[in-house]
Amino acid sequence: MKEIKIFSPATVANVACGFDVLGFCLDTIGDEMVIRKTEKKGITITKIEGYDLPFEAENNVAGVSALAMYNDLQPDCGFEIEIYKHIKPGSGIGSSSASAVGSVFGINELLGKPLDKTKLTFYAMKGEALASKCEHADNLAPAIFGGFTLVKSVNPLLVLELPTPLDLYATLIHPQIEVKTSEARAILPKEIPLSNAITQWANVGSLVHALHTSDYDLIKESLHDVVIEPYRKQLIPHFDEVKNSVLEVGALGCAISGSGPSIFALSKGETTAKAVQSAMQNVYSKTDIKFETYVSKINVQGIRVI
Ligand SMILES: Nc1ncnc2c1ncn2[C@@H]1O[C@H](COP(=O)(O)OP(=O)(O)O)[C@@H](O)[C@H]1O
Ligand SMILES: N[C@@H](CCOP(=O)(O)O)C(=O)O
Repeated sequence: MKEIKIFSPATVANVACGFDVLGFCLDTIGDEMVIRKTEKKGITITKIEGYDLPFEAENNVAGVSALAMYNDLQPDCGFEIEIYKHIKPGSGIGSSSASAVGSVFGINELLGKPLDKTKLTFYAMKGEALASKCEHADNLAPAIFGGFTLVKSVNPLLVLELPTPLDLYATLIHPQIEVKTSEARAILPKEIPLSNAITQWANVGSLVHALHTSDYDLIKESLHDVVIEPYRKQLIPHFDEVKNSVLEVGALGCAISGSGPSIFALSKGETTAKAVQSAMQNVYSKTDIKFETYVSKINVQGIRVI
């Protein structure tokens, strides 16, 4: 095989209480990428459509993760990368992650799959670090493994795959403003009160248990973030209004998606997820801010060849 086309999905990191450790994978929202073997050695980005992003491999997350893997594996060929970007950079649904994951997944397929999913996540982290100025894998892991994931540690990298309750749907609103992950990280406090830490780790533990037992009531009890949301919600216009209105129509929970500005809600069943979508639209349609909304099943497959 000389060439491969892939769908690299958008993802929701943090999932309210799990800053930098929890994430899940979205269906239908994502980038497309073509990866091609070349005789000429090295990594070259030959096409980027959708958004204005750097072509130099060392300045593009797709190039950085590909180079990290390429330099270690030293194959006797090179690779060209085409990026068809549908996920707006700085959207909070893993735009940089989709690119970082897409290049290493594609190259791995073309080389006959020498690397496992954890190793692919490891190399993708090198690219993600370019965008967010730190190595976190909470978008990368669900993009590669699919479903819900928990990153137990990044060094050594240990990813745990969590089960996805069958009737769980995500609804998202993406206000068309850019929040850079690096900037949304810079405003966070370096230390947190012990009482907040206790609440937060109790919520992470109970959310993981709720996913294992498909306990929707417990998912609802667990989807709270007392550590990060109070700081970051200032960057997202009408966050509290959106949250209150979606909870009123039956969402299990609602929080900032990744570093924002996207906001996500989880619901039991598609009907509620669609009512949540209308509630989100109602809030933002009263403002001047352009926005997009999505309803998505949880994508249990993750990145795939198309
Ligand atoms: N292939 C790429 N895809 C998305 N962003 C990229 C890419 N390469 C470099 N970047 C840079 O990464 C930043 C966006 O990443 P980030 O702030 O983490 O957004 P997101 O939350 O959507 O992942 C932007 O500054 C963008 O220019
Ligand atoms: N845990 C990270 C996740 C960033 O996600 P993104 O989709 O905004 O890149 C953080 O919250 O900083």
